Amino acid sequence: MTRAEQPEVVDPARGATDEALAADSRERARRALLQVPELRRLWEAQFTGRIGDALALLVLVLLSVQAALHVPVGGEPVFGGEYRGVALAVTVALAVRLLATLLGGVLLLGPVAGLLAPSGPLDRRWTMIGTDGLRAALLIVAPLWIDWVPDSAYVYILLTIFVTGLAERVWTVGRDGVAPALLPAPPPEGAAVRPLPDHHDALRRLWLRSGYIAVPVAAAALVAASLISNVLATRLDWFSDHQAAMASYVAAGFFAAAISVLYFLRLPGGEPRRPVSPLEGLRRPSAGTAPDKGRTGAIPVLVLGCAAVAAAIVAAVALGVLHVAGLGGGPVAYGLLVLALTGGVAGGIRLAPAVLPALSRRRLFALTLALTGLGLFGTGLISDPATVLFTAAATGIAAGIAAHTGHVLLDQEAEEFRRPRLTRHLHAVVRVAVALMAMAAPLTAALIGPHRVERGDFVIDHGGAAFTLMIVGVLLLPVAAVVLGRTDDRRGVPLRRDLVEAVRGGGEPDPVATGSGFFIAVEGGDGAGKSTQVEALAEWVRGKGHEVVVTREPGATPVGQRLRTILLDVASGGVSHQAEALLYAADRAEHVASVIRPALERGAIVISDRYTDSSVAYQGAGRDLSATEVARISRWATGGLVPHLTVLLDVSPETARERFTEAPDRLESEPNEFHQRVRAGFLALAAADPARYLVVDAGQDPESVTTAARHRLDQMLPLSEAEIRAQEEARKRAEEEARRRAEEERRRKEEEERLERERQAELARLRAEEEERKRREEEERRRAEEARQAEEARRRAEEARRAAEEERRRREAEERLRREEEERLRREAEEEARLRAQAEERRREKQRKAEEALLRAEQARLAAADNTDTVQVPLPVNNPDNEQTAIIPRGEGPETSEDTRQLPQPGREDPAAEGRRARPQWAEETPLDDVPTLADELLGPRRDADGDEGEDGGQGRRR
Ligand SMILES: Nc1ncnc2c1ncn2[C@@H]1O[C@H](COP(=O)(O)OP(=O)(O)OP(=O)(O)O)[C@@H](O)[C@H]1O
Ligand SMILES: Cc1cn([C@H]2C[C@H](O)[C@@H](COP(=O)(O)O)O2)c(=O)[nH]c1=O
Repeated sequence: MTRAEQPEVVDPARGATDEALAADSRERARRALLQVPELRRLWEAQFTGRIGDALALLVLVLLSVQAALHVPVGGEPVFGGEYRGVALAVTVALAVRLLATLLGGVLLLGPVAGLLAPSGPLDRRWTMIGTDGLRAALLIVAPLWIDWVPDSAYVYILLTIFVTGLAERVWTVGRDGVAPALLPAPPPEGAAVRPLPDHHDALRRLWLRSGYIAVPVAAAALVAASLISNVLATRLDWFSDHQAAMASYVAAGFFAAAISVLYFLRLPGGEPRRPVSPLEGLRRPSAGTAPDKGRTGAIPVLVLGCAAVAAAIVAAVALGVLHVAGLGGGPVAYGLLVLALTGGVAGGIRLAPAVLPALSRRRLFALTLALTGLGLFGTGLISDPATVLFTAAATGIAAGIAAHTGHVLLDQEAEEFRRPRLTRHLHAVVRVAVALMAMAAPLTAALIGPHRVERGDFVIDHGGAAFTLMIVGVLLLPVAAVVLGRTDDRRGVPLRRDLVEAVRGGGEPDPVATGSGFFIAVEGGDGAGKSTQVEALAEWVRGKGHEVVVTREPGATPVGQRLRTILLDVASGGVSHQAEALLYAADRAEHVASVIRPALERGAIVISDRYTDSSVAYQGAGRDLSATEVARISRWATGGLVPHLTVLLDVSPETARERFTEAPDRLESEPNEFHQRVRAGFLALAAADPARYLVVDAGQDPESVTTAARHRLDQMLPLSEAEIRAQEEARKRAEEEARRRAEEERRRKEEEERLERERQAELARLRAEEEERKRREEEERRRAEEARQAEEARRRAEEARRAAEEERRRREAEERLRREEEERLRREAEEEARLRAQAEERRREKQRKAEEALLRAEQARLAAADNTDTVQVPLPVNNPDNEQTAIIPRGEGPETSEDTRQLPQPGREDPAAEGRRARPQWAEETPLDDVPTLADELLGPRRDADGDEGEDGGQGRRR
């Protein structure tokens, strides 16, 4: 009976939350998580998105090949086209995806996680929806680049690969931010009587598993979409030119489906866990000062084997598109090849526990590694597509078994508390190996290129991908050899014999009813501390209120006592190995029939010091008997009764021997090598069925060993009557406490609400008062403003009135001044006219007098001339109309001169004439202007108001 077939230890009294509590295996813990509705929805969104992401990558690789084959007008295709160019194009496409993953997963992890933290600016749900939407949009557009920008389509495809890779990382950070808050709530304080399972570990495994399963599902979707596309291509040419388009739209559809799930997801708040880099744990964890090599020193080799098998499968997937093209296939064949490889791996992982259970797990690991290598070699070598697919599927299954077995063996190498770190280390190493191989494989194919090898009838006409597959396959063989050589736990036993026996004798024992009891076997070498632990555990289980039956082999029954004496007596040295095995089986048959089964049927907890595994380890591994045969005898003797849990105390025979307090019995006296084989035999059994075993380092102090066993049993043991009662009471107490707290909380809330209402009322009153105060202030402000405006208006009116009055006065004054000025001017004009008349009068008078004087002078001259020769001078005509002065004829004598005798110039004679008044503007120019006016004569030279003389210096009016 396997662990899965054993009766579930479920208490119907427990609620949904306690389902997880009852989970005694990882599988149950995972299932328990999926019963949380919101977590299930998140998982559905993640799984759907993962399928979309895997399908997108397959499609984008196909599109990059299509774009790389495009020959631009007058140019060269990307990387020169041909086989090598296409292989390089695939290499770069995969490298871009890895770069995006590396950037998003390592470098941007902190900043992105900060943005998506509850206190960050980005909403986690909407970010996840956004990244899904972005990817869907990119995939809808991706097949069209080849139409829109044929010459640069390859670059756009690379960009699409990069952005979708980054989006996937951001999505994962968002998911890791929200998921922890969705984990089942712990039961009310005091309601649990057992430790809680590690939900975080179960969650991590859930994501991991859905990631693995998504790839074959995506490959199947690629096959289906490509088939539909082929059908459509018979009607629509576009689909024959765009063979990957339909799959691209299907991938977009997966993202749309993920969005539809996410949209309805209700996410609680809560701080996310620290974001973990995918490369965290790359360095091997240390145990003390040195790196941890594990219980048997096998950790480095096991990690190497696991990483190698994962990298080999990834290499095959990365080469798939090239290999399929070399075989003449298209997207359908590519999808089928990826499906065969990755679906095979998923199937292998599932099958692994049931595969050859009688075979040493270490040998199985090495064997499946070698089979994977051979399978890859065959996949590369064979040219028939159908056979290639079949070989690839078988290779995948072998790889899956190897991967699962490697993980189980690694788990066994470390104590439970060290396993998380070891698992992180393994995953980091696998990621690095996978990343490197994803690029290295197509690059190698590009470097090798297509070749044709002919040896007579034997012809190999393959592309570089086929040769690379063969190389990868061959490289796995030495890895398998190293794993077997360094970790074999069946040294001295031919592998072939082991294998034949495992094939013949394998198979699960028939399930057997065990009543409601629980069966624990404590196994280990002599001196490992079994009796000590059996007692400690019995006491602890009894303390829980169970009926405990402590028993042992050989010798738990009267018949058994006699058999024990025979078996352990050093005097029985000559007994044959077969007889020895049968005697132990006889003891066991009696033991089961008369002690164990009745106790289990009563519902007791049976703890047996040794059981069937001792026979398989001592008589099988230790002696030269077939372990399968020994197991078969035991199965027959016990009627197939298998313990619910076997606690294997693992310690080196040397350490155990130091603990012997009595003279060694017949078997204890066997040499060290015998005990080494026994130890390896025990470990091999544990590796074959890890769920049913707890391997504890028995080199620790006894209390630590008991604690490790108790921890595991705590999750598996059924509840005793007392525990059920205690739990019921604890549950009631917790409920009572919860009710009391709820009541307190309700009262507190009510009080808070009342206080809040009062506070709100007070606030409302204060607000109203404040508003009233503001309103009044506003009113006052408004009134003051109105008064101010009225005052302003009045002031302005007053000013206007005053200004008008002043204006009026100014105008009146101006008018008066104007009138006075006119009056003054008029008077001045009159005065001037009068003065002018007077001056004219005086001038005439003067002229007349001058003429009279001249006349008199003439007369005098004539009178004198009468006395001498007088020259007759014509008398000037005194013509008042003629202002021209009469010319005096030129005389003779001393006065004789060329010059006309000048009349005395009135101005010259009178310096006052210098300041002759300027002719007023209004005065007309007259011939008398050059004659000093009477005013000039009378008033003297005119001066300006400021005392200056006129510009002409008062020289007359003419200018
Ligand atoms: N973890 C331990 N560390 C050191 N000493 C231990 C430990 N467990 C038990 N011992 C001691 O080792 C001796 C052997 O222990 P025990 O009888 O429990 O071993 P055992 O596996 O039942 O041996 P055997 O197979 O011979 O019956 C005892 O003296 C015990 O006190
Ligand atoms: C059940 C069983 C036991 N043995 C060996 C292992 C031990 O050397 C002795 C039992 O001694 P212990 O002090 O009780 O541990 O018997 C074995 O060889 N095969 C078995 O099936």
